[in-house]
Amino acid sequence: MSTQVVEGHAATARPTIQLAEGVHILEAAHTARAAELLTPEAVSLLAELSRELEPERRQLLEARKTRQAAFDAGEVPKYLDRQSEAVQGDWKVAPLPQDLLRRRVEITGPVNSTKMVINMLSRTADGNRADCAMLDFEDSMKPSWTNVVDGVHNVVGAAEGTLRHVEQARPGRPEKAYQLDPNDMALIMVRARGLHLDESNILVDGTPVSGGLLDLALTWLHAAPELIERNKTPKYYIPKVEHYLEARWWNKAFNLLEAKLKVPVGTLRATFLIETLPAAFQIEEILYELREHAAGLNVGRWDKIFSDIKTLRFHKDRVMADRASIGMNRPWMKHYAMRLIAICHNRGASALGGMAAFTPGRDPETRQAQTDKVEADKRWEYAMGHDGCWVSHPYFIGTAMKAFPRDNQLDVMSALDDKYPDLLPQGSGPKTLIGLRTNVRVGIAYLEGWKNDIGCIAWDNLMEDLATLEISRAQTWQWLHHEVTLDDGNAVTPEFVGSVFEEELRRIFEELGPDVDRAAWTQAMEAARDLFLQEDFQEFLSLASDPVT
Ligand SMILES: CC(=O)SCCNC(=O)CCNC(=O)[C@H](O)C(C)(C)COP(=O)(O)OP(=O)(O)OC[C@H]1O[C@@H](n2cnc3c(N)ncnc32)[C@H](O)[C@@H]1OP(=O)(O)O
Ligand SMILES: O=CC(=O)O
Ligand SMILES: [Mg+2]
Repeated sequence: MSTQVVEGHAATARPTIQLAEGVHILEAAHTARAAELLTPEAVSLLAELSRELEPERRQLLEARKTRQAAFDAGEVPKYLDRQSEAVQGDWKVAPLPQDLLRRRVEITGPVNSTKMVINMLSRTADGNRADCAMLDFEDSMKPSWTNVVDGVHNVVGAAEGTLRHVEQARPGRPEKAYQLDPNDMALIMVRARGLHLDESNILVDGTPVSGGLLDLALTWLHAAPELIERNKTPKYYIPKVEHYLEARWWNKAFNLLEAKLKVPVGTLRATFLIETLPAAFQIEEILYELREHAAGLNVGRWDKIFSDIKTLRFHKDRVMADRASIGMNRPWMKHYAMRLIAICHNRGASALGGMAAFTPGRDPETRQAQTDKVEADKRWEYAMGHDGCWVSHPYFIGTAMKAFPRDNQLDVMSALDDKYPDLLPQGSGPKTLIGLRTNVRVGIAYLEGWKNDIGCIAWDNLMEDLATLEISRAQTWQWLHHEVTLDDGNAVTPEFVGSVFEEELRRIFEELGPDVDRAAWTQAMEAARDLFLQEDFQEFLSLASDPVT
């Protein structure tokens, strides 16, 4: 054992264990389950990826800061060179393999939950099954080490078809056993963590490895050979890119992974989320960088709304209206979806729709109302030309399937007259006390889950995850910064927001009844209030040290 000073965490030297020359793991993270994954081959791949790619990752993250400083000073994101090879060249992505030609419905969920992974991959009681399951290390999962390690094990068990789980009996519900049917499973897709996240439990030459590279490396080594053996494409999702040079960086990582297993370039196929405002201006450039590995692009609407607010947070003329009022029908959102579809289909890639973030609710009336909303959303996506869509809950698979009657719509070109439409968010729309209350309630409830290691919750009949929480946080910050007066006349000041936090906590106590753990919810409220009232805007919640513990 040795001690290691982690760059950027220099104040605390923490005991580590050496895994290989220059590669250390924090002692507390060296659990038996982690050790099973950190084989000599895996450690050597992590070291190789890190040494090859980490300096450039740091530069790319610095470049984000430089661009943000320009946006803060009044610039706005713009389209790039309209004469570049990416835009004018006659190129296509590598032909899509057979098992990427039908992705009508993709269900998503946190990869660390064995039960949910099995449910995502399996047929529902009413006989529906998604085409694909996106096993998520990003928006729906808190990236604690335990969750990451459990997540990798679940991907391996899913690839092998051996994953099992027993849920203990609890009041009103008997014990329930879960297992996969290897002959009837959705296709596996893995969403790795974004470029911004370190995995600070593993250090290469004293620096934390990239969380995304760790997710890729471990799932690739431990699960991809099994998939390749069964003639299945190893499929990944990559979130939150902001620039085509970041796509180039991920593409280099894919090449290194393929070289490690000595498989041809293009064995791994990735779908990138276009879910930041800067990336929406570079869709074609991003796809061009990925053309050997691209499966498609996805309209990640929730992080996109977060990024719209965050990127232009200082722009007084673009202060965003209530989050509930920002749908795909707002001009800049519709343009971004249509542009993505047009580019993908022109270049031979799939164009995936996004998440209708509803949960089914508990009573029949709510279930019908929620189903109607999902159906309307999915029909809209199909009409726009999307090849498939996301659902957050198995209950909606059948509804979404019906909205996507064809295997794909790769032959459909979107009806976009102008190749360079206006993609800048507009500030018009309601700014209401109900909107502020929604943001505050989401903050409290989400942090209550977060402190219990949960990254996705059902709340007020909506699915709330890291992306939607960030919208609520960024919107509150923006309204505070610009001293917005709400439509009902209330001025958004720290004191006013603080009082809304207190009121909403009281309301939550009433709603949850006498058994509610008041201390835990009060702690969550305080953490959320402190987070929402921070003066300096923090780039991502997930970059902060845990705000609760
Ligand atoms: C912005 C974005 O990035 S979107 C993508 C990221 N977000 C997501 O992936 C959201 C995933 N969804 C979820 O996590 C869940 O649906 C939640 C947390 C919102 C709600 O979960 P619950 O409160 O457990 O819902 P509910 O009680 O209705 O679940 C009923 C059953 O469906 C299962 N279930 C619910 N959602 C999912 C899911 N997404 N995948 C698999 N199973 C699911 C539950 O595990 C439960 O199973 P069981 O009957 O065997 O016990
Ligand atoms: O990741 C998806 C999103 O909408 O954010
Ligand atoms: Mg997202």
